[in-house]
Amino acid sequence: MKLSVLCSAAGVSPATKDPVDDVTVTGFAIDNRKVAPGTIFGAFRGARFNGEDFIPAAIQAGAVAIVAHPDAVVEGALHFADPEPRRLFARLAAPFFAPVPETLVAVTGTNGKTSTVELTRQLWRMGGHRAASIGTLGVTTSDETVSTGLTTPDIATFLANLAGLAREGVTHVAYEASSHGLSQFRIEGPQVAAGAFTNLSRDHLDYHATMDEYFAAKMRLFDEVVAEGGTAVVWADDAWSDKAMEHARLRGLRLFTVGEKGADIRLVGRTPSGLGQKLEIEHAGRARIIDLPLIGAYQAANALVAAGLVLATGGDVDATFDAMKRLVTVRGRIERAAITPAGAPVYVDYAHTPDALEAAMAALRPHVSGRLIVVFGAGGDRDQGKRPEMGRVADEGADLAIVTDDNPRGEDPAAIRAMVLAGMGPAAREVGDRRKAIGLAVAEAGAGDIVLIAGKGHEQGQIIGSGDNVRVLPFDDVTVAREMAGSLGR
Ligand SMILES: CC(=O)N[C@H]1[C@@H](OP(=O)(O)OP(=O)(O)OC[C@H]2O[C@@H](n3ccc(=O)[nH]c3=O)[C@H](O)[C@@H]2O)O[C@H](CO)[C@@H](O)[C@@H]1O[C@H](C)C(=O)N[C@@H](C)C(=O)N[C@H](CCC(=O)O)C(=O)O
Ligand SMILES: Nc1ncnc2c1ncn2[C@@H]1O[C@H](COP(=O)(O)OP(=O)(O)OP(=O)(O)O)[C@@H](O)[C@H]1O
Ligand SMILES: N[C@H](CCC[C@H](N)C(=O)O)C(=O)O
Ligand SMILES: [Mg+2]
Repeated sequence: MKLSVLCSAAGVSPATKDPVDDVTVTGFAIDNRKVAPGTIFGAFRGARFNGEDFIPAAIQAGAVAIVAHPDAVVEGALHFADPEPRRLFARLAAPFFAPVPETLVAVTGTNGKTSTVELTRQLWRMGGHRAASIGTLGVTTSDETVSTGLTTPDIATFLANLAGLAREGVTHVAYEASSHGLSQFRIEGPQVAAGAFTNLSRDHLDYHATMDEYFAAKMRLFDEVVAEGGTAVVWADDAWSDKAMEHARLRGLRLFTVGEKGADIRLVGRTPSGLGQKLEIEHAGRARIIDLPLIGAYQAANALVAAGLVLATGGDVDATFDAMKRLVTVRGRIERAAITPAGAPVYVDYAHTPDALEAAMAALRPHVSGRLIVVFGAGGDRDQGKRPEMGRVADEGADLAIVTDDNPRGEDPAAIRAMVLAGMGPAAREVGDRRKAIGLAVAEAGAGDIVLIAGKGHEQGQIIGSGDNVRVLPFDDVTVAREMAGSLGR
């Protein structure tokens, strides 16, 4: 694509007074090692590196233009300058990757993003659309899931994924907008029809200085990313919901609220049943009953927000609510992994924050007649303050809590466990080896008990070490739970 075409589509021009050769742009990269002749290179100041240091190498490799801070030194290529170069890069790259699927929605919040985008995808599919979701689980279509590594990959990968989905005929995409992704402008450019806010609670305070700053990062979704005239779907029952609605109102977005306090989908009642729950809701003045085949208040919340996104983007009301009874479990979210020889079900859940752990235990509690046994840990090189909080929540909510390792990364696993245990009473157990911890829980479980293995969900490995010394040891909670339950049965 010609640079002049890109520039006029994006409404930007390079910082040069000289006439510019109308070069052909062949691609976009934010890593100089991915630059090929004709690439536009985004040079960003990051946490570990200053991308500007790689400008000469990028030009050497054939970059025709550099998007960077006005102070950056660019010699031998055009300089697109902006104090927020990541934003400018997204704007410039978007027309290059067009067309993208016509209906895009994005979900933010501390917990529930992956679940909500995946449930939205399922509802769209049942509504007859070719739909996909992008997030922690990867890029998911009806045919397959392709992992990307990060929840919101870099902007060039994100836009390339969208363009690829459009080529496959996908028309509807729901994607996760993590606070990292939002604050690094990794997920924007195309028109986003609706955004959703699920909740806010403690996480990532290693990256964001305060909860207010963390919230502000998330609110870029309503402040800037959702298109003019788009819809904000807000879970209304969270402590931060009113503030989220305020952002949507200030921006002039159409507001669609969901929950017990919701005005558009009002949750009137919720009754757990054997393998799911009965939801009583009100929408547009009409009462409805939904038999949701997923357990727990948190899954009801995510499913209703997903329905809100589908309705906000033109979904048929009766068909959408009807489809909710055919939703299937999201991988690693209250996923039933095994039944122990004593008859106790073992669930795997991705809870890795205090609030999520509380929600996951609350989901299972109505189904427990004996003890709730919880195995969990906290990740290394991540927010340390959440560790004792997670310990406290598990101590209060579980009948037996076993603290184990969950991706120690560059930290000493014993030190991480000690920080978790600092929030717990003397009854807490500590078994560092995750396989042994799961084995202990499975062996302890009697009839009427339930085992919850929290923290890793769908993850396929235990991350040990960091930098050049990082190793990922294959580990899947679901598989290990089955092996442990099976070995006891023999
Ligand atoms: C803290 C964080 O989010 N870091 C991400 C971010 O790094 P950064 O911008 O600070 O980049 P940097 O590594 O300092 O490098 C600066 C620039 O130099 C470039 N570079 C660097 C080296 C080189 O040789 N050549 C080169 O061009 C880099 O591409 C980058 O543009 O951009 C990088 C490139 O896309 C990511 O790899 C990196 O993810 C790291 C690995 C990471 O662990 N991120 C996690 C925390 C994350 O983003 N998680 C969220 C989920 C959170 C949640 O909701 O729970 C996610 O969305 O996945
Ligand atoms: N609406 C919710 N309210 C409270 N807890 C939730 C909610 N949704 C999910 N959770 C908890 O959070 C865990 C992670 O859920 P999910 O993967 O959907 O969230 P996420 O926002 O994508 O997380 P991440 O930021 O790690 O990508 C679940 O396994 C569950 O324990
Ligand atoms: N997106 C989350 C995933 C955490 C998963 C948990 N298993 C851990 O490693 O802490 C993060 O990067 O903080
Ligand atoms: Mg996620």
